[in-house]
Amino acid sequence: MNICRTKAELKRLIAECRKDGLSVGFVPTMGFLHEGHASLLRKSKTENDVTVLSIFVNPLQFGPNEDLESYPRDENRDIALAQENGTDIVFIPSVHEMYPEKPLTTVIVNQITDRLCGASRPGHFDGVGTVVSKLFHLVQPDRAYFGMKDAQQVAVIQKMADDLNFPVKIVACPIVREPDGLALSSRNVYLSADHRQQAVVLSRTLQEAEKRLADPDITVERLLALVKQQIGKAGDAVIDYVELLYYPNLQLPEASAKIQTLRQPLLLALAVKFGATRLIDNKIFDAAEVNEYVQNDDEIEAASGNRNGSEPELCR
Ligand SMILES: Nc1ncnc2c1ncn2[C@@H]1O[C@H](COP(=O)(O)OP(=O)(O)OP(=O)(O)O)[C@@H](O)[C@H]1O
Ligand SMILES: CC(C)(CO)[C@@H](O)C(=O)[O-]
Ligand code: BAL
Repeated sequence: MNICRTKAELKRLIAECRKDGLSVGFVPTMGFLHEGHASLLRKSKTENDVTVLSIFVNPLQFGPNEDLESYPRDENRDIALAQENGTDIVFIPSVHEMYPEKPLTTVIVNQITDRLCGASRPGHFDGVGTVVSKLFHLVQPDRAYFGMKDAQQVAVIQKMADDLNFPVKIVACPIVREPDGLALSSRNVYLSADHRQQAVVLSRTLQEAEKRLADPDITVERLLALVKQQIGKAGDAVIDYVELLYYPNLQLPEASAKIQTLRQPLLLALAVKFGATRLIDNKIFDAAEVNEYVQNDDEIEAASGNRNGSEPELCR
């Protein structure tokens, strides 16, 4: 496994891969790796000759009062996990290497960033779009792997790639969870033992919400009220947002609409704070459609004309 810290070294390694006609899969992360990241690396390894991992805590996507300084870091452990999961190249740049000067260019994806984390974390997706653009230019991946835990991020990156003609296939991968359902996240490490237990309410509530959809009369506003009520039962949970939106365009359905009458897929997304720790989780409703992406890959690719302008590929 090659570990590189400079753009020049990364470019040299990528040029070698290209010269040899090797396909490149890319997994961008902020490090403090866990099994969710490992699942992306393994997926890339099955689909590409070479897998590149980046580890970079990107200051541009953090707000002034967010956890940039305290964001968990453990480079040695990350390198070991990368190696165990078949990574070929790890790119670990410094902030100065990525931003030698204050950038005057920002990649802004409008509209689908108006809600959810885009609203709660102003400027966050400008930072994500900008750094992912830079990384795509450096790595020139054939495929790039993102987790559906950050469902809005997947939609934003897919739209950016379509709008700016990045020649990359965006592969959206399923959320990896702890045995009790909590979505893996680097930030889980911040949770006290008590909050860790309470945080199970997120995945449980999403599961219960899915069951509620069996009721043909349940409306958007009723479902959201039930979800908020359920989360509120966890003593210290403070809701940032609970929203049901069309996916991936992230538009709002009518609050009074019966959910069974709505076009799908729909995204039920949550952001909840336990003390200072903000966690996100979500569920896509319309498993049938999600499975179709997986099972009829060739048909969908053919039908959507190499997928440009369409949904990200959703993988198992
Ligand atoms: N539980 C998970 N299952 C699948 N993918 C995940 C999971 N957690 C993170 N990822 C994906 O890994 C990539 C890198 O994410 P990141 O490094 O921010 O990790 P994270 O655990 O989401 O951290 P944070 O606590 O900051 O949200 C993203 O595409 C993200 O969606
Ligand atoms: C995609 C990403 C690595 C960009 O910094 C980050 O937003 C993340 O880890 O999801
Ligand atoms: N996975 C999202 C990165 C962030 O919270 O900034």
